[in-house]
Amino acid sequence: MAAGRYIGPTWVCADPADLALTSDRRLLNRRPPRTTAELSQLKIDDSWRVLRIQSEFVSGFDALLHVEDAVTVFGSARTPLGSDAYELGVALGRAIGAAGYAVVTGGGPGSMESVNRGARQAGARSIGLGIELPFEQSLNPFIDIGINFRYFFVRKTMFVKYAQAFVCLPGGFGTLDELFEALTLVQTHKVTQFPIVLVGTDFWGGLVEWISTRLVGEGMIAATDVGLISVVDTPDQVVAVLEASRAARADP
Ligand SMILES: CC(C)=CCNc1ncnc2c1ncn2[C@@H]1O[C@H](COP(=O)(O)O)[C@@H](O)[C@H]1O
Repeated sequence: MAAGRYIGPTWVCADPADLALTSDRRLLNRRPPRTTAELSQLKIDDSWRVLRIQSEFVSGFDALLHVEDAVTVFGSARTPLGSDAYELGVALGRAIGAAGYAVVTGGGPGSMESVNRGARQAGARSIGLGIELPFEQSLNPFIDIGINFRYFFVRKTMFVKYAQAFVCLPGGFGTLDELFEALTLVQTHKVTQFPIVLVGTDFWGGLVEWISTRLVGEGMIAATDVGLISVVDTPDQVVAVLEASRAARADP
């Protein structure tokens, strides 16, 4: 990060021996207390944990306060530099940035980095919301506002709160998790006027087909829910979906 702002748990990088014990893992890997002393200690630890979670929300809200129109892009952390998929991410970040949006990613390597790189090339605000992981990793170098979160759920709130749309490049579990979180929020009207765009008909086609046949066929979702997803192939097509949604928001 050249001239950006960076906030986050600095101690993560301070002691490599601590890296395996991420905050999420400390929160979720519960071992029932066996003694009274352990129980007392757990009460204290969990109380402080609540305050750390609160402070992470406050830091995130403060850092992103001035972000207006923004689009969050998800995608694989493993996309190799120079691959077609990486170049697609660069072109996508550039196109979204050129259309006047700030671009938000998970701040990591692969497709996240490619999209931040493209946003930077377009002169758009390039934002990375990273996550503390059990191996050393820093935010990619194409970020103007960078936050490294301790807790996945706090970071997820920021992805949605500050974006007007989600775009998914091909990816693995992380990308699917983010996609289905967004779909559930839109389906349950927690967020409205919120396009969800999948880039790559070849990659996503099988999943969308399964959703349309199996989930609709078995009554797990309504047929209209399939319409929450747009599947496209090019950055221009992504921008067209974003612009249609922006126009609908301006003239509801
Ligand atoms: C090489 C490697 C595994 C690095 C992991 N480093 C990461 N840094 C930041 N966000 C991440 C990382 N891994 C997964 N994510 C989150 O999950 C998504 C990618 O996960 P996946 O590679 O599709 O499943 C991203 O959109 C991001 O929000």
